[in-house]
Amino acid sequence: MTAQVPTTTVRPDGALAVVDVGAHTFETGGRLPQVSIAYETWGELAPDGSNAVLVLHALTGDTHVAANEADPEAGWWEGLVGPGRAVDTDRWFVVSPAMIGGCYGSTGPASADPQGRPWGSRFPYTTIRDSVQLEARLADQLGIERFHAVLGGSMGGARALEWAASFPDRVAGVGVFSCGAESTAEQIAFAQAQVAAIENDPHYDGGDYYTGPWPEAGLGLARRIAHITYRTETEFSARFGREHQGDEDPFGSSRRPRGRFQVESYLDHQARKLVSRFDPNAYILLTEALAGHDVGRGRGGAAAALRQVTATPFVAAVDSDRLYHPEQSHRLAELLPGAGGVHMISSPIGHDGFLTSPDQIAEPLRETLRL
Ligand SMILES: CC(=O)SCCNC(=O)CCNC(=O)[C@H](O)C(C)(C)COP(=O)(O)OP(=O)(O)OC[C@H]1O[C@@H](n2cnc3c(N)ncnc32)[C@H](O)[C@@H]1OP(=O)(O)O
Ligand SMILES: N[C@@H](CCO)C(=O)O
Repeated sequence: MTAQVPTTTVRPDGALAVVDVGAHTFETGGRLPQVSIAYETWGELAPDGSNAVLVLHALTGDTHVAANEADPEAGWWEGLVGPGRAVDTDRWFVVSPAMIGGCYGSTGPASADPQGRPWGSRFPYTTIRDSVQLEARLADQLGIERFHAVLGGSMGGARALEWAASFPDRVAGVGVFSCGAESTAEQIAFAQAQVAAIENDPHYDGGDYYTGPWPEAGLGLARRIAHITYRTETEFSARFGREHQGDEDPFGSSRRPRGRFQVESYLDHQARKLVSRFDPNAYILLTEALAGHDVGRGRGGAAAALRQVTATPFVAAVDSDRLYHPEQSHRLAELLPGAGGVHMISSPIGHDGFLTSPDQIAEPLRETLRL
């Protein structure tokens, strides 16, 4: 990736709609003169606007929750969203926006400033609350006064929870998967290590690398760190054990590079995959936004903030999640009025289970959507 100034690294099929939501002053004080929010939709909005469901993506996710006419490729929550699914697109009008600061169509650090230069290092520190404020403006433009439900997992769960706390009158139901009331010290620590991996890449250039080589090694390292936290020791042992990759032999030579274990090859692959689809600056911005997640900040703490939530809650977690521990979801459910417990996904793979096995909790979610 060299000498190229993309406004976005968005899917190339043109399936996205993009709206101008105006200028934005960020929570921490930065300002952009104009922000665009990209989104996809499924189903039809009822004339009274009462059937809208907002679905919010995780850290490296995009707007493509499910297949649609414009883009028939399967989406990241295909098991939950679609015709006849728990979030039935024959009934609900589903809206899925790309988060501000990312690289899937909404304004992000690779977007051009009014002079045509990428924002790069000048893109403001972004919070989950910034994301929610801008999504509310998108809702205004779509004629949606109140969402029947706002749902999301991981960073999407943080955004959903912020929606319920920031706009109680605009959210009837809230679904928070694999995310607690605030990011924990350990989650912040893992995030910092990932950010440091990118910032220490010699090509990072303070974030203004768009006309030269990109800090791909740093982004790849960040993804390796993250991906380990998204999975489990149990899965890695069962899937890879100490097997060698193909005919590579870790002990075959005293010289580097040495042959790899299978799990090393797997991580190299995960790193390459993300590098091919993500902007390192966007990775930093979204990672720091999630690390900063705290629904109780400025609201007297999590308990006080969550007491004010009026939306019907649906809290879900993965039993083997070692990053967003199920205990955090239990605590969230205790604090959210009416939650009545956690819907548990049973999976050996850890955090990513909310993406790979959401169908396990489809029925209770369908029920909750009946409110
Ligand atoms: C292109 C886009 O727009 S993606 C946008 C949407 N993305 C998101 O929402 C992000 C969330 N999604 C994810 O994080 C992931 O897709 C998940 C968690 C849902 C699933 O993870 P995956 O990486 O697809 O699954 P898994 O861990 O089984 O890995 C499979 C991959 O590892 C590769 N692999 C397996 N073993 C090895 C090995 N020993 N060496 C090298 N590669 C290996 C497989 O070939 C496969 O490659 P492929 O993805 O290129 O086909
Ligand atoms: N694998 C997911 C996990 C983050 O919650 C992602 O890349 O977005």
